[in-house]
Amino acid sequence: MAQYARSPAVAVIRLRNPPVNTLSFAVLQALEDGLEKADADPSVKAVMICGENGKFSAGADIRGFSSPNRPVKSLAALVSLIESSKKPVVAAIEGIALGGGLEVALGCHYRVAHVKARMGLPEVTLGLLPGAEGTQRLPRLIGVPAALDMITTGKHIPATEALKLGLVDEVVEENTVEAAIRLANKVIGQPLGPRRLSLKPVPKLPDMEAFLSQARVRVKKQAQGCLAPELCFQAVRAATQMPFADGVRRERELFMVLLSSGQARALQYAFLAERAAQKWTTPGGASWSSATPQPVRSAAVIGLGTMGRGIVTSLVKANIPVVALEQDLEYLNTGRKAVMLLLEREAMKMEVGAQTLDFHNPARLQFTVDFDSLRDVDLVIEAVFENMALKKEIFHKLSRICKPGALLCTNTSALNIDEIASATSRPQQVIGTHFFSPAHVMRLLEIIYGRHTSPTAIATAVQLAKALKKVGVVVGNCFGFVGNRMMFPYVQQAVFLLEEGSRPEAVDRVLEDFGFKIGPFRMSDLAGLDVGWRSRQGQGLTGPSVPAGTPARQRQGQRYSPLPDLLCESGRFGQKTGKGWYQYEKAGGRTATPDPWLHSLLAQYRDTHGIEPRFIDQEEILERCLFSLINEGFAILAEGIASGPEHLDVIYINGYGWPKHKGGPMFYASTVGLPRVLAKLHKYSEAHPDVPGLQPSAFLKKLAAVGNPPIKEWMSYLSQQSSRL
Ligand SMILES: CC/C=C\CC(=O)SCCNC(=O)CCNC(=O)[C@H](O)C(C)(C)COP(=O)(O)OP(=O)(O)OC[C@H]1O[C@@H](n2cnc3c(N)ncnc32)[C@H](O)[C@@H]1OP(=O)(O)O
Repeated sequence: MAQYARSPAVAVIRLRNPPVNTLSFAVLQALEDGLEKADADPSVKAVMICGENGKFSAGADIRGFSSPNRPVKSLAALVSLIESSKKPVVAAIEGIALGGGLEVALGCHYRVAHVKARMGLPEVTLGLLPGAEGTQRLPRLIGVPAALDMITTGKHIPATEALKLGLVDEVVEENTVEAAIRLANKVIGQPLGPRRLSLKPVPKLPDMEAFLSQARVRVKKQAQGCLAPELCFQAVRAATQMPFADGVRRERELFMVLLSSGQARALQYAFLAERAAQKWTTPGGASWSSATPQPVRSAAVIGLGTMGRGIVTSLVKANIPVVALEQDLEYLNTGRKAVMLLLEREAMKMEVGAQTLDFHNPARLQFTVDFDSLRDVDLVIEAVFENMALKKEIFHKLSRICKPGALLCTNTSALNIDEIASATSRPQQVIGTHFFSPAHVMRLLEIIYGRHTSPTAIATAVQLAKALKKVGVVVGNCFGFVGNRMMFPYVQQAVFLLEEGSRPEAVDRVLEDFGFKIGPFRMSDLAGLDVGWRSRQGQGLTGPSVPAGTPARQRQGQRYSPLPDLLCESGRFGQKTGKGWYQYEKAGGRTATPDPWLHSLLAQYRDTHGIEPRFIDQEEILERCLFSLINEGFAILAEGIASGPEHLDVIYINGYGWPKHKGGPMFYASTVGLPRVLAKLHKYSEAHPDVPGLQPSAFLKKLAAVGNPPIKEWMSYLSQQSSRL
């Protein structure tokens, strides 16, 4: 709602809709009522609009866009109503003014912001455009280049930048509401015409056409298959070509195109899924609502390889003092140099000096080979390479050395958390933290609880993720956890497709056209083929421990492809060796080129194994890779490894390059329709009966049988007994 009060001659309208003052119907109605009341009262000479609880407004309610009663038109009408007021209206912006919230402020005649406030038009990130006339007013206020940048990227800008751009009139460090009332009193009686943005011309550029055509190329490139940035561009261009009223009509048309697009639904789902994934629960009854995190005032990282370096960098950036430990001085010095380089680069990117991050201060970042230095830290992250014996040895040591209550985290992508915890006397404090490479860049943190992990330990790891500005997703303990477990059948299908007649570049192209940043073969080359090879050797799937007489393309009665092993046996480990599924310009090179050597290996391989190559179309490539991944997702949900499909989707968007505008694999399955996914899996599993990943999971079958319910209802069809944990 909006609350109306008086500060002698100034009417104060306060937007109130916790937690972020979204612009519901009720809020808009109350705002309109407040404006009318102020207009009708002769003793009121000016109006001030602010938000409750130190926040102006986060804009329209994202949950309301799918409702047939969405308040889109009324918001635009209200912004016009504010602008046409005969009494000056001042916005007092505290905290945030985003989306429709900023559009309301643009309707006001003056804007005062608190120095810590942030402003933005993030609609593009939700697959929309600022449809309450924001694409027409903002360019008139701050010029086309700055407006286009804000509208097509959706970035939030700080108040100081807003002041430089002319988006706000004043920035204050003290009470914003009082400052806005002061300004309102000061401007009483001044002409309002020049303050009405709809009446202003769009500032001219020396060559607007040239600017716009270059900007369009840039926007298209950044969009990566997303429709909204292009339509945002078109709406701003309309502002440069048409009078205000025509521009508004064009904005409305473009908004309606976006609103009805599947991309907008997917992006809005992705926003809400990220919030839903913060609300973790475990099958044992632990939950975000009852668990309290411990403070993390200091941390240690063990192992300064690629992962450890990124993790140290993340902790320093989050202002958490770190002790970085290596096994000997040689490794320590190499690690130290690499970490310092990363931190220097990060300081430059953040446009802060090394002093601000303070990483030369040993009280903030200390390098050591002495385990005793870990005695007092609140949290340890072990990041040595994936070797169970080594990890257990380290955890045994930590259990003896670390103070009681210290959280003991292992950075692993697949190893059993319970087995690692068994090496300690405090398994309740052991938890998996699966960082993604590069750890200081990637947003995802998979948080894996074991059988004995305490709710406090889970809550502390979730809190740590927040402090590191990462998205922490809590999952159960199984081989590969959620992300990698779903990835196995996907990569397996990709390799089987090569056996049957396809090529790496053809498979990658289909998945990149779908929207993945890189396809499965380029991804394997980047990650290093030797990682999986070592893991398969450890599992006895390849190498000398495979019993004599085992068929080359079968393991335990299931189809197996030795192709990746053959590449590794030829020393082709991917980018690092300059050869893998592709060839590269040099070892460590990044430009993948199709490799005739590999094509002839595939031809020979098919001859040797009597495989008749066939043409495989794009549909089959896409469906076999994606539906097997999705199928595993249903098995994961049924086992209680993750508490909802949103968790899986957040993992895939933030850790595996899944295109956000397709909402994540489980959301995508819901848009394809579960009966269709099921029918396709049936078809492919009949053709490949020895591939368990293609056999539809029981949960998928159940959901299809009960009539393809909406994604938010899926978990209600899962009986408690089916949970494995
Ligand atoms: C004609 C069209 C006109 C207008 C179009 C629009 O206005 S579209 C909406 C544009 N606004 C946004 O995109 C803002 C989205 N919100 C955020 O970026 C962040 O939530 C915010 C406001 C910066 C706060 O971040 P913080 O990390 O502090 O909290 P959190 O994200 O967890 O949010 C707290 C709860 O608020 C809910 N929420 C936030 N914004 C909205 C919104 N616009 N609509 C609905 N709900 C919103 C969020 O889901 C959290 O709720 P919870 O129940 O805890 O999940």
